[in-house]
Amino acid sequence: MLKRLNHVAIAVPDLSAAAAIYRDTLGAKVSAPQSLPEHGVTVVFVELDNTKIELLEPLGEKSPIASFLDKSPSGGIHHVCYEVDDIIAARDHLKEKGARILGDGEPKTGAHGKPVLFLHPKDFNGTLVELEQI
Ligand SMILES: CC[C@@H](C(=O)O)C(=O)SCCNC(=O)CCNC(=O)[C@H](O)C(C)(C)COP(=O)(O)OP(=O)(O)OC[C@H]1O[C@@H](n2cnc3c(N)ncnc32)[C@H](O)[C@@H]1OP(=O)(O)O
Ligand SMILES: [Co+2]
Repeated sequence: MLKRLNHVAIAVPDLSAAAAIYRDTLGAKVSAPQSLPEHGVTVVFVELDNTKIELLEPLGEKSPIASFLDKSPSGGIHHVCYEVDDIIAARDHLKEKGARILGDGEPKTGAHGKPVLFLHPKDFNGTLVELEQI
């Protein structure tokens, strides 16, 4: 079911400062910011040879990453995103296995314009898992 690692996401309190670290200190290629109100975040992608780093900061009052940053004010690894061929088949398989799909269980459109779903961290060794259909 799982294909490639699409991205590792790092929640940050200040997106432009974090982007500058990756661009200027680490010498990486960093995309322009994308505001995604339906996800409650603004993101940039750090392009690596074999995957991407997604830097995200809260957007709006109800950002799902606000409490994460309350607990870790300097930021931290927030989620991993795996690619799947068929996100509905993956979802139904996971539900059969008793995993919890977050939100209303229906895929949303992610930062790459593809369907994404999130799985509860408590079911996956304390790690928030995102699935993205390729
Ligand atoms: C840019 C678009 C898209 C993309 O295309 O890439 C994105 O990546 S959007 C990213 C932001 N969106 C989301 O994260 C949506 C899914 N997340 C959620 O629904 C919530 O964050 C959550 C996972 C349900 C947690 O909500 P929260 O309000 O923080 O609930 P709790 O504080 O009660 O946490 C419950 C429990 O889970 C632990 N937790 C919370 N966040 C994480 C995390 N990122 N990684 C691991 N564990 C996490 C939290 O510590 C609590 O554990 P206990 O304290 O032990 O109960
Ligand atoms: Co993501």
